[in-house]
Amino acid sequence: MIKIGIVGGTGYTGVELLRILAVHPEVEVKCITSRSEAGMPVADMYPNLRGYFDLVFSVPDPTVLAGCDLVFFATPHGVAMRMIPELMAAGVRVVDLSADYRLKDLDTWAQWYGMPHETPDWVAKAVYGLPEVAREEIRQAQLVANPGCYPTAVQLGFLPLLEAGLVDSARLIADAKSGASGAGRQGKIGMLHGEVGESFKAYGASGHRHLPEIRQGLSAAAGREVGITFVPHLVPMVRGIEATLYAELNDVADFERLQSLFETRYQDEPFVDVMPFGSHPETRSVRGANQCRMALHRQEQSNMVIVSSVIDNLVKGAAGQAVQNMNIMFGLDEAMGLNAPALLP
Ligand SMILES: NC(=O)C1=CN([C@@H]2O[C@H](COP(=O)(O)OP(=O)(O)OC[C@H]3O[C@@H](n4cnc5c(N)ncnc54)[C@H](OP(=O)(O)O)[C@@H]3O)[C@@H](O)[C@H]2O)C=CC1
Ligand SMILES: CC(=O)N[C@@H](CCC(=O)OP(=O)(O)O)C(=O)O
Repeated sequence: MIKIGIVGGTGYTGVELLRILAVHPEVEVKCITSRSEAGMPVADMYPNLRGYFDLVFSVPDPTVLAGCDLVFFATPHGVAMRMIPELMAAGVRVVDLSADYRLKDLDTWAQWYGMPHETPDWVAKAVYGLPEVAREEIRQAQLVANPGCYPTAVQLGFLPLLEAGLVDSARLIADAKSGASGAGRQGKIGMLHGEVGESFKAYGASGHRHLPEIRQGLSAAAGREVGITFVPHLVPMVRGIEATLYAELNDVADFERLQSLFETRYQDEPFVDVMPFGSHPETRSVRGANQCRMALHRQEQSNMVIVSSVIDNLVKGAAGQAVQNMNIMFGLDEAMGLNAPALLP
């Protein structure tokens, strides 16, 4: 059994990790941390886990974490990087759900996250954990930077177009919408039901911290620096991201082969579903599931490709993808513990 530690167990992604690992046959969760709820049984806080775990939240203890085979960080930005040197030295493998190791450029990271990076060496060694792009590197990695939620939906939707060089990579547009769980569990006035319900707004239109992450991944796929406009929106639902992506085809004749291009690109991917041309993927079709569903569209008299890509931000956008990465790192079946279909309705 793989011994697991989770730092940040009371947050939305921490409890989602527990929900997935509860039925994973190859792991044993040894410790789960919370500074504010230390001493509380996990099942008292999360009754959906009654009968699955006999664990109590504890304060993060580097010695206990160093005894694990793999530690998930489900903490705010800036926490993992302070514990990484000790865990790496102890030979522990880590999947970090925060953004501490996602950006390779240290100045860009400092600019968006408002602090200098404390472990630049490990930034260079960390592997960006999008399995559909970096499966072989993930297998070998000691430290995996789990992608952000919006970056997962946006990158998967654009990748086939950029890898094949079929679109104008200087003028991509990603119009993305997220449910409120994307903002985490801490109380914030803007996330109250009374503020989010019956309303719909854009935010971060002049710049969001996921922009450099998306740009980094898509530029690697395109083989050149891409230009992208990314605008996130907050919608009155709990889980889910829908990203509507726009790109201009260089040659309109290529429309004929786009569907087969996407189907071929993702044919061996267990967690990407290319739906029939013209479909409209819904967030509820991936709720609770480690899936990205996408579909292509063309409007009359237009050379714009439209891709609609949906994920559950807490699953393929966070905890599910983190477990997928763990499975790859330990040579397990990549889909182990991740096969449950979405909850519908
Ligand atoms: N929500 C989402 O959809 C997604 C989130 N992410 C990222 O995953 C990470 C976790 O997100 P989420 O679960 O939403 O966050 P939450 O705010 O819901 O939870 C954060 C957790 O971290 C713990 N924590 C906070 N500060 C510290 C600290 N200094 N040291 C140790 N533990 C700490 C908290 O417990 P306590 O304070 O009691 O210790 C809590 O358990 C974030 O970096 C987020 O950006 C990534 C993709 C999607
Ligand atoms: C709705 C909402 O507020 N979403 C969050 C999503 C960010 C997130 O989850 O953060 P990382 O993926 O970078 O860790 C936001 O826009 O800040």
